[in-house]
Amino acid sequence: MEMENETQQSKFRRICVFCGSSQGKKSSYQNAAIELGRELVSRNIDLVYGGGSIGLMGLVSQAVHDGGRHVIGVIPKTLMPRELIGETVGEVKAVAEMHQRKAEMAKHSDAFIALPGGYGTLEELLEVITWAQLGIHDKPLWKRDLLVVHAKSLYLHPQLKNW
Ligand SMILES: C/C(=C\CNc1ncnc2c1ncn2[C@@H]1O[C@H](COP(=O)(O)O)[C@@H](O)[C@H]1O)CO
Repeated sequence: MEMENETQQSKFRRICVFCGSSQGKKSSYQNAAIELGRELVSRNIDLVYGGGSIGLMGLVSQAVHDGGRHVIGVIPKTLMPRELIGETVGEVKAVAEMHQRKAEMAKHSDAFIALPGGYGTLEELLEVITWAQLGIHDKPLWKRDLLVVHAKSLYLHPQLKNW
């Protein structure tokens, strides 16, 4: 029988979350980000993300950090003034450019989750899907079920869906 508050163990140690640099208009997006952060904590999973303190990125990273799990944020130096406002959460890896950011995020992650976001989120998501499809990485993570789309939060186009 499961004990209450017993932590669950996942096969994933670190999961990369792609999500919006905005919070979106619906509170369900914000709730999903916080819930996901807490879910990672409950499963003893660390977070890899885009390193921003704004939008859903800020909410999910804060939730994981508050829960005591490790947070790695990978962010290009040029984007810091735009996406990193206020205090940093966890470990910040500053990189030179966007491609390096995605490569670093993938390198440190065992799986990927996409929450609602805009064009940037869609781009990041498609890149990891196509990397997997092309088999350009031979790491075990690319041979496992690496893509998990958060069940409650499918990608929504920012303009069409009033994001
Ligand atoms: C600019 C380059 C490639 C194409 N654009 C992006 N690639 C990867 N990540 C991006 C891109 N544009 C924005 N982002 C980041 O996505 C995050 C979420 O953004 P959203 O628009 O709010 O969903 C955010 O951290 C953006 O920095 C050069 O190779």
